[in-house]
Amino acid sequence: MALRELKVCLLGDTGVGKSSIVWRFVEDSFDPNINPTIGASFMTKTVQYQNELHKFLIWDTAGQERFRALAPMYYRGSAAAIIVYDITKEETFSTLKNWVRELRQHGPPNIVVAIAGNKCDLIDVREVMERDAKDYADSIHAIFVETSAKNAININELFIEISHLHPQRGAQTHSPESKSPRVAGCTH
Ligand SMILES: Nc1nc2c(ncn2[C@@H]2O[C@H](COP(=O)(O)OP(=O)(O)OP(=O)(O)O)[C@@H](O)[C@H]2O)c(=O)[nH]1
Repeated sequence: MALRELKVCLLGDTGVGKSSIVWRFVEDSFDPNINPTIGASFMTKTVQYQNELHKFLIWDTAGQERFRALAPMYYRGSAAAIIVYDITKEETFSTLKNWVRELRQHGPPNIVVAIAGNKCDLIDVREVMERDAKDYADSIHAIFVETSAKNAININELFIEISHLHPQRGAQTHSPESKSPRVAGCTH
């Protein structure tokens, strides 16, 4: 069976849930008292999709400002970047846009960008409208999904979408309309 390796990095403000998304994907667990990441952490997970094994090499970067300068070490050479914001904190969506700009300027040219609006279980205190985030993601040809690491919503789907759009196959065909499968909305 063919094995494909896919290097993925996570970027985004501190506290948006990057490590929690990785933990949910790799370990299928959630820790409400998880510590902020120092520097970066690395995890892998291998998943079988149809007749291929997909090995995700995941770099989870620290969102705290003091670690910002380290990020290029992780996004350079990545096939995909998951940029995470917190749907309950508008300012984390502004930070996400800064990451998109930085990736466009300094990241690998064919990097697949996925935007994850995390904490969609906290819909009552939402500050970022799903429609606005989706429109923005479409405008930059990024994957978009709202996730909840806490309630395991759209986490596996996020990584599946990325693996369908990895650069060797996805660079020419990547548009919001051309990808499959569709992920469901955030139901919690
Ligand atoms: N309600 C809710 N809380 C979440 C979710 N994901 C993460 N959290 C909480 O948000 C806080 C921050 O989560 P982290 O995963 O450490 O965030 P991070 O983006 O990795 O933070 P840094 O390591 O500082 O960059 C923790 O208290 C988590 O338990 C979610 O989907 N829903």
